[in-house]
Amino acid sequence: MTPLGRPAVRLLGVTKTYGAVPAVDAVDLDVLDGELVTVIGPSGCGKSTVLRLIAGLERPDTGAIVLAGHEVAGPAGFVPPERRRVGLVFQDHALFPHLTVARNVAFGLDRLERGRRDARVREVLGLVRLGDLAGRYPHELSGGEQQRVALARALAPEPTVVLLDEPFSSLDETLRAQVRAELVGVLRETGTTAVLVTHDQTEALSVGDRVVVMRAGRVEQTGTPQEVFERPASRFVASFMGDADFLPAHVHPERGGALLTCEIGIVSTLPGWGGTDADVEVVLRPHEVALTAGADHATAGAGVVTDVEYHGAFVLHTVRLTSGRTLRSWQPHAVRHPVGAPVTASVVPGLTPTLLRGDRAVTSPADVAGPADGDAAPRGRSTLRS
Ligand SMILES: Nc1ncnc2c1ncn2[C@@H]1O[C@H](COP(=O)(O)OP(=O)(O)OP(=O)(O)O)[C@@H](O)[C@H]1O
Repeated sequence: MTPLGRPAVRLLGVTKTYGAVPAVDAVDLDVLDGELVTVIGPSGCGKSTVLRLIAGLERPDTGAIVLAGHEVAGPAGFVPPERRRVGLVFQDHALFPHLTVARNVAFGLDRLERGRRDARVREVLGLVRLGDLAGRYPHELSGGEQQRVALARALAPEPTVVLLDEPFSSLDETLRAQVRAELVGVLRETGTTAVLVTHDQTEALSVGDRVVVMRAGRVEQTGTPQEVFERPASRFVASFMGDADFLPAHVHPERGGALLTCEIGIVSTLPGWGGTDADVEVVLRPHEVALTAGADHATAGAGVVTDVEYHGAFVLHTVRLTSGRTLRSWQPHAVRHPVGAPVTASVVPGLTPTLLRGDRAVTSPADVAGPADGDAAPRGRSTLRS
């Protein structure tokens, strides 16, 4: 473990370019000791490259990487992967097929004398509850068991950090949830620092202490799961981290404050926005939109149901509003408005809305004072710090 307060992993302005386009572009990252950070973003955004850089499987073009206080890549030189104390767990398990479970786990422990090595193998196999299968070969194990062996092997040398690249994506849906719970349980139990790459939004939110959302080699936002879901920093994060619809909205000065309205009516008051008069957009997630049967086209929120998607416990309704814009709404199992039915949409009470100007979220009147930023606006240096 690293001394308290010091990050276990640190990336400082790291860039890695293949050909002309940076796969990782000026990324800063601090992963604190014992923290589990999830990294998510569209295919090709640089997630795996971040892991490969930390592991030492790639060299950064610029910037520095520090593990447990020691620079492993940067101006001071380059420490090869085998000397970095980094554990790796990949999607395909990457176990040695000709070695038993115990010998797979012992593989990285060749510097320990036999007695200590055997004891450590027993200890980590116990942690992943595979003590009874130590003599089996990988092909005699289920996919979930193989992934637990891969984690045991990664943990055995007591690494500074364990890097997991889409570790559950080769498992089927049911098994995935179970193996994920088991692996994350072991990481928590052992206080292991870990960085987990995933393309699954639910996984990123449910597993991470912090979530890093990447886009085109850069960090779009980093924060707690609640922050990236409930306070997205941009249009991209809002729509990538869950379903989101966007409606034009207006901030009105109100006596003693400000009121946010949109086509489906009043969204909320905006404490601290007193006297502001501005056009914005509001982000509405389907669980934030209520529906009532019937529509009067003279009132806010009138629309017609255009699609009903049954998901079991909840039913997703798509509604076309009078303006032609569409909005989605989760309704409980028992509520079903048929396609073609007139409905009135409104915002659920108590919402603290996310507002956008251009592609960036705005959080104060000062943010709406100037012209709206578009995608063309220069983005700041990427940062993964909270
Ligand atoms: N060895 C390589 N040579 C050339 N280009 C590469 C190499 N590795 C990655 N890239 C490119 O770098 C970019 C980032 O790749 P990376 O694998 O890090 O993305 P990712 O976010 O992990 O994607 P995915 O979710 O599809 O696995 C992509 O455009 C990819 O094509």
